[in-house]
Amino acid sequence: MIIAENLTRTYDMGKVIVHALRGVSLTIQKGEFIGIMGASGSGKSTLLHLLGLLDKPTKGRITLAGVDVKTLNDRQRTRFRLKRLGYVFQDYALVPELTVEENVYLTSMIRGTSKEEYQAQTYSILERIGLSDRLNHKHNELSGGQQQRVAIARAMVNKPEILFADEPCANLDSESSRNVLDLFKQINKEMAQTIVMVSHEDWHTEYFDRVIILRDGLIISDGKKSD
Ligand SMILES: Nc1ncnc2c1ncn2[C@@H]1O[C@H](COP(=O)(O)OP(=O)(O)OP(=O)(O)O)[C@@H](O)[C@H]1O
Repeated sequence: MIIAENLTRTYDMGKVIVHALRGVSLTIQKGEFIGIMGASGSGKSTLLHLLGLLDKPTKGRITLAGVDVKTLNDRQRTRFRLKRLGYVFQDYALVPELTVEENVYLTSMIRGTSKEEYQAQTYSILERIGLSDRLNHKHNELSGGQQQRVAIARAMVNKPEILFADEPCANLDSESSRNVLDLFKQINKEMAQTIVMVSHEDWHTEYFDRVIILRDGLIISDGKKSD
């Protein structure tokens, strides 16, 4: 599903050049639940942003679902992101003026799905994640964990081929984190959803099929948990 070959990402800061990634190669299969871990500054978010087409590598090649993404122009890249990828961020990024239902179908509307279809998908995904009784609530009427579950529903509504999550539990207490991670695991198992998640909490590894550890912009460990 994902092939990354020798990815580098440098930031030219004038006097210094920051080497955020120094040559990262990996392959991720369909249906894997991957944790990207490592110390602060090791390059986790940079790698997630490159794989999720939110940023471009300085060098290297990324192939997503058989498509060499270098061949996409800007319009095609945007379309690929909207139609085929999903994202969950640590700050939930819900639109405060909108209800739960509206937040979930917002991305479908932007993607150009028909009204009937996005409404049906919204109900079915909110039912699946246990928030169908919160359709008309605004974000300030929900707990942090509930807000993150709404953000997951929004990312999942169009059945993305790959779901990217950047520290989705960073602002949650451990009980809410568990609820959110349980939901990711459920989606991964029941829908064979490929998930790539950045995390810095060791206990999250129990949820991942495979853990990739970065240090100073390089992979220092990549293995199944039993390895
Ligand atoms: N836009 C940027 N401009 C300059 N340097 C950057 C930029 N983004 C990231 N970096 C640098 O690249 C390196 C990797 O950053 P990155 O955010 O990927 O690390 P991380 O492992 O996700 O860290 P954290 O766990 O703290 O979020 C760091 O040294 C960081 O300072």
